[in-house]
Amino acid sequence: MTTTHTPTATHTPQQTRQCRQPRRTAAEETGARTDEAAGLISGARERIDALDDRIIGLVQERMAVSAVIQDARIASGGPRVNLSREMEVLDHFREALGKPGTALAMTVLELCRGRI
Ligand SMILES: O=C(O)C(=O)C[C@]1(C(=O)O)C=C[C@@H](O)C=C1
Repeated sequence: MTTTHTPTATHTPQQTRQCRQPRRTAAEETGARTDEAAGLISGARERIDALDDRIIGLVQERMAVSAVIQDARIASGGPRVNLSREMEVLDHFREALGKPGTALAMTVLELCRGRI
C-alpha cells in the first residue's frame, strides 16, 4: 500500500517534493527483506544519526579550540600551522583507526586550519 501526506506551508521546497512522492515502504527505505530486519535497521539508523550529531558537535568544538591555538601563535608572530604537531595528530588517528584514520585526520585538520 502506498500513502502520501499533505504538503504544508511550513515545509521547505525539498520537503514539499518529498511529500508529493508516495511514501517508501520499510523494505525500500532500508533494503531489508523482513519487517524484523527493517525495524532493527531503522532503530540503528536513529542511533547513527544521534552519533553523527555528536561527532559533528565534537568537530565544531575541536575547530574552536584549534582556532584559539592558531590565533595565539599568529598574535605572537608565529605561523598558522605547526607541521610537527600535525604529524602527531595524524599518527594518533592512524594508530587508532588504521590507514583510513590518516585520511580522516587530514580532513579534520583541514576543517580546523583551512587548506595549506
Ligand atoms: O596544535 C596546534 O599547534 C594547532 O595549531 C592545532 C592544529 C590542530 O587542529 O590540531 C591546527 C593547526 C596546526 O598546524 C597543528 C595542529
